[in-house]
Amino acid sequence: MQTPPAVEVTGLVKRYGDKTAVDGLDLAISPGTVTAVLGPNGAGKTTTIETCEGYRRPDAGTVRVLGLDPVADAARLRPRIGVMLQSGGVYPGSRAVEILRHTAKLYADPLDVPALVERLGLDSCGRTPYRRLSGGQQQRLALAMAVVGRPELVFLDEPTAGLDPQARRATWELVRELRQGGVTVVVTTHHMDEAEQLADEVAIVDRGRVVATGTPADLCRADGSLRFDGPPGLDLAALAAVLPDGATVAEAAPGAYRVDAAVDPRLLASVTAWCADAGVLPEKLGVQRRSLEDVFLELTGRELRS
Ligand SMILES: Nc1ncnc2c1ncn2[C@@H]1O[C@H](COP(=O)(O)OP(=O)(O)OP(=O)(O)O)[C@@H](O)[C@H]1O
Repeated sequence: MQTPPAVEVTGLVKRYGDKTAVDGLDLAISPGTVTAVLGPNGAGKTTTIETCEGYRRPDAGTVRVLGLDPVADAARLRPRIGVMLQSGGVYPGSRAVEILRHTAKLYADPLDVPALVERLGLDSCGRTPYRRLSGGQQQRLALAMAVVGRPELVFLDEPTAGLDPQARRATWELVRELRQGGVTVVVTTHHMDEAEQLADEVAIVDRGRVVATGTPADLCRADGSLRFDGPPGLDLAALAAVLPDGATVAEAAPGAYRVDAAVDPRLLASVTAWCADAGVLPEKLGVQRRSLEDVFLELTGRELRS
């Protein structure tokens, strides 16, 4: 029997007045995976996540988190999930470590607070009031608050926005450890490298809908190109004839060849076999994969960071 999804969003619609922020969004997240919800500003990522967290009610559609309704079953769900909001939710005068200790007390079996504080580089500012923390420190505190209760499922909304590279890596490391511990992690981001580094699954969101899902490798593998250099004027029709349907061959510049197709080992073998028969040594032979940025651009016609 298939494991039920940790998060299941079906036909979610959420409007703010006239503005439709989420427009029939479907998403299923498997337990124990890291899923990146990737999309440009305003795509509807935060609204979707906040609906999953029970902070917003759907206008249409259904949301189930660990099999529960995030609004109706909030009391049962809250102890099982960790939430990192994009901002706020903290009294500005409270000291960082006190906030974390207080949060830890809400859970039955919290992590060791001093260890977590050290881990996230917050030891130097533990006694600093929240409002005096830097943006990066506030981010790290929010992350600590999300994980301190040993949740089964964590929602991280842009966890590395504004962090320096070192803090970014520490965050990624923590996410990897959560995953190793069997925690389901849902992370929104508009950083491709974050999705590529962290995610088992990526859901690309644009204009309030999921427009593609898959592993980063799958999303990028679907198409690509194979390039090589050889003598100018090769018989491209003859080469195309030995390639799978849909493959196109071009001489981009004299002696510079490009095969656009689903790149797999068989394609590579076909091209090199043809070259061998033609007595051609394909120099600088290489495969170029699409990046998630290319995938996004093709799907939506827009840059990811527009
Ligand atoms: N409280 C609100 N009132 C009115 N409009 C809102 C509200 N919150 C979000 N929106 C609008 O809904 C759309 C989706 O916003 P949302 O924050 O969910 O997107 P996002 O993908 O998380 O973007 P970002 O990456 O900038 O956080 C945007 O057009 C935004 O301006």
